[in-house]
Amino acid sequence: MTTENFQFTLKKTDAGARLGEVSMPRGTIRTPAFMPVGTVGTVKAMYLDQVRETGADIILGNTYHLMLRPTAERVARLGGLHKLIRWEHPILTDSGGFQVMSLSGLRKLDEQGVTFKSHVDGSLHHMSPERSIEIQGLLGSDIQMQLDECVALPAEPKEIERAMELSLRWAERCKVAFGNQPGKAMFGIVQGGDVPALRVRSAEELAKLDLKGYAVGGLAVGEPQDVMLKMLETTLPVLPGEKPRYLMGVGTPDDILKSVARGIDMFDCVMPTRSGRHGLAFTRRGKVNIRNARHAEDMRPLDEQSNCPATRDYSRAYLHHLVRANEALGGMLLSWHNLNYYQELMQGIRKAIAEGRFADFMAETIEEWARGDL
Ligand SMILES: Nc1nc2c(CCNCC3CCCC3)c3[nH]c(NCCc4ccccc4)nc3cc2c(=O)[nH]1
Repeated sequence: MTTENFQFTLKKTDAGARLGEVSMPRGTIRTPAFMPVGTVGTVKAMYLDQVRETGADIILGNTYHLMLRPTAERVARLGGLHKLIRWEHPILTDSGGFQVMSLSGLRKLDEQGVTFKSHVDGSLHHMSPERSIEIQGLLGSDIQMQLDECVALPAEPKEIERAMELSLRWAERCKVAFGNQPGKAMFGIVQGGDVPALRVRSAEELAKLDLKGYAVGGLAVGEPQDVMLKMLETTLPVLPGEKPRYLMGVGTPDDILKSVARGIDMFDCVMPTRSGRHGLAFTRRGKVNIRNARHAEDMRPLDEQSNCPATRDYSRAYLHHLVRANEALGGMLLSWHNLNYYQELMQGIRKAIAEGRFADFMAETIEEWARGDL
């Protein structure tokens, strides 16, 4: 069902886990949702028809890369990102700040925004909160993220506080710049590092802005899993329950299960595609490093029970050979398999919540991983 507005419906809760739907003009996102990362206008090594077939309702675009090449203005002239990459379902774009910190030679960060050198051609760029929202608008993004400052952990509490307060001021400027775009949304991003009091203040102030959704940022940046989960337990109760919550950059299947249990609705991570390209397969029995010699003559597929061709039809011996030979098809098949595995996990999570048995599903799934590969 398409709607002219952005609408989140909470359908069921099971302990802390939530089953929901985000309805937008371009389609509906079933939550809890995993959002594959499309970096430079493509989910690497995949056709977007395959990405859709695995069950993805939404993908991520990469503001930082696209603003440098082919530039947001060119994407707009070409009809927007959806038309250019042939993906007519929702697209979420990050604001680019995180990618600047991690990818480019950051030159300056001040009240106005970030100044950085392009890792493509060394040209100088300045990105303010307003420019980030303008770029995401030119791309045609359906869910746009505020510009924020994410601090790597461990960090001094004073530094974490400074970045959190800056991000709050940038959230207000992004809200003004975004204006009123029916059918689209701008999400705020909670910061505050591993300091509970700062997390609470960030979430409280963002909640006052009455945004359409809230991301939890500043995590999966080097902290142990238990610290990440503790920050979720601190932050989520302060956010409005009727709005979607998006945990940025997370994560492994184990991270996802434990974060769903605490009330997260949306996830994104490069893990399934990046590790697939490096020969790592996620399975119901844990991770399989297909480069390992033990697979060299194993004619079994990764999982004959799957409905995904990459998982059901290709032998481990062939995948082993392709990855060892560094053949493109190896990364293609493992990316396809891993994305399908992640979507099967999300489907299992949604079904378990619907049936009121999420706690059992989580325990059984984690236990099966621990049993190790067949
Ligand atoms: N704006 C913003 N973005 C963050 C991101 C990027 C999320 N993916 C964006 C996509 C859009 C385009 C590219 C990515 C994060 N990613 C991670 N961890 C990734 C950890 C990881 C690293 C490598 C492999 C696997 C996991 N923490 C994040 C925190 C923030 C944050 O506070 N603010």
